[in-house]
Amino acid sequence: MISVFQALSIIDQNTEALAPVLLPLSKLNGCVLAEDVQAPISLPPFRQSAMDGYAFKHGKDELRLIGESKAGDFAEFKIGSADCVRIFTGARVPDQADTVVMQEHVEKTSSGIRLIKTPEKGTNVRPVGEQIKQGEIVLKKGTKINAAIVGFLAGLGISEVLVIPIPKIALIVTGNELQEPGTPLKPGSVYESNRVMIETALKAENVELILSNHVLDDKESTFEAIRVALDADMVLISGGISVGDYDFVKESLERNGVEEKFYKINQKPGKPLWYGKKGKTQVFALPGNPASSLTCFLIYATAAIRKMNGTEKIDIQLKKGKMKGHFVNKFQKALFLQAREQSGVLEVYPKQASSMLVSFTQSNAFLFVPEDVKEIQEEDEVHYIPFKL
Ligand SMILES: Nc1nc2c(c(=O)[nH]1)N[C@H]1C(S)=C(S)[C@@H](COP(=O)(O)OP(=O)(O)OC[C@H]3O[C@@H](n4cnc5c(N)ncnc54)[C@H](O)[C@@H]3O)O[C@H]1N2
Ligand code: MOO
Repeated sequence: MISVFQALSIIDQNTEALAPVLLPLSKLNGCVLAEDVQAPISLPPFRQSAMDGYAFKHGKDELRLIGESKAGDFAEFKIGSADCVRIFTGARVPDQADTVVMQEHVEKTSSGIRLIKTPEKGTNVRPVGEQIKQGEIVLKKGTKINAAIVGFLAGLGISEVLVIPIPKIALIVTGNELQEPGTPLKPGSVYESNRVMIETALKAENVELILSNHVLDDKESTFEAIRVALDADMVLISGGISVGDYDFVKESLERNGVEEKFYKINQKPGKPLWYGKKGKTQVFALPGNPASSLTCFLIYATAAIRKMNGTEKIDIQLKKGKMKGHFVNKFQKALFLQAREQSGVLEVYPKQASSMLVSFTQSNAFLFVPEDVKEIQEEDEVHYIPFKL
């Protein structure tokens, strides 16, 4: 059996950022820029008025009104030292004007206006390129695109950019015993929890869920569900990966030509994690026990997703904290214990079995116990991995 760190390293070696594609603005949210973006124009592209008011050549206070410039206009005026032009916010300031006075600071006269509060020269005129100059690098490769960035790109007149696309994920849960919540439980059945749990956890990641299915424990259904799912960038399967007579996932993956990269990690929960690849598609067959499924998802699958997104190298960030209480590792395995971290102090919850989610509901971190650590005493230094659910 391989160790946690060997497993992470194998996943790292087998994961690349997805190939860049040119996408329109409406499809960019969450994608990562695959190249630097240069401004094709300056912003603002022309001298712009910041206020509704009057544009004039700074000097005199008594001004004759000779025309109007509203947003979208581009007319030129011959502005004398005692002239002004009515102007509105966002409109082009005529070349000969150097200042805009807001309309609240003037009084009207029969021929134009009188300034009652004289602005300093240059006031309310946004110079060309005040925000961004043409040719400047405005966004760096690796930037994650959000609403503000989409708006900014649109403002620069850019309609499409080269990005690392969002990984497409397919999810399959297996098991005859699984029953959807909301109906009285049949004898021998359990309520299905992993599908909605992994779907929910996926929402915190930068992915698109393209398929989410439940299959029964039979060879052909499992084979067929996996065949269809392999169109995704990543396939997540829950359950059916152990050694029982009705665990068909491993053989169905092999029949589908998915190459095994590892099977089983010396850890608890989540020992029988299976990881493989077909072409560029990665497959994580997560153990069906709910806490095992979620642990393997949070530690391994999310690491691969983030690297596919082009943002992070795979590496678990172990933080240092202090133990509250006492713990004995009876298993000679690495343990991911569900714990509550507060100000660097880690409290481990008592119910840690892989079939149980009760402690997960209270947790915000895994206390990581290496396989060679047998006992942890109160106040001992420990390592933990925070998570957000
Ligand atoms: N002889 C051995 N038996 C088992 C071993 C082993 O090494 N030798 N490993 C154990 C470990 S560790 C784990 S973890 C489980 C993993 O089993 P599977 O991945 O095949 O999962 P299933 O058998 O399908 O289910 C296990 C358990 O979890 C419940 N389950 C499954 N899916 C869901 C779901 N979507 N929602 C709620 N609950 C689910 C299922 O009912 C079972 O109780 O194997 C051990 N066995
Ligand atoms: O590895 Mo299994 O997840 O302990 O029950």
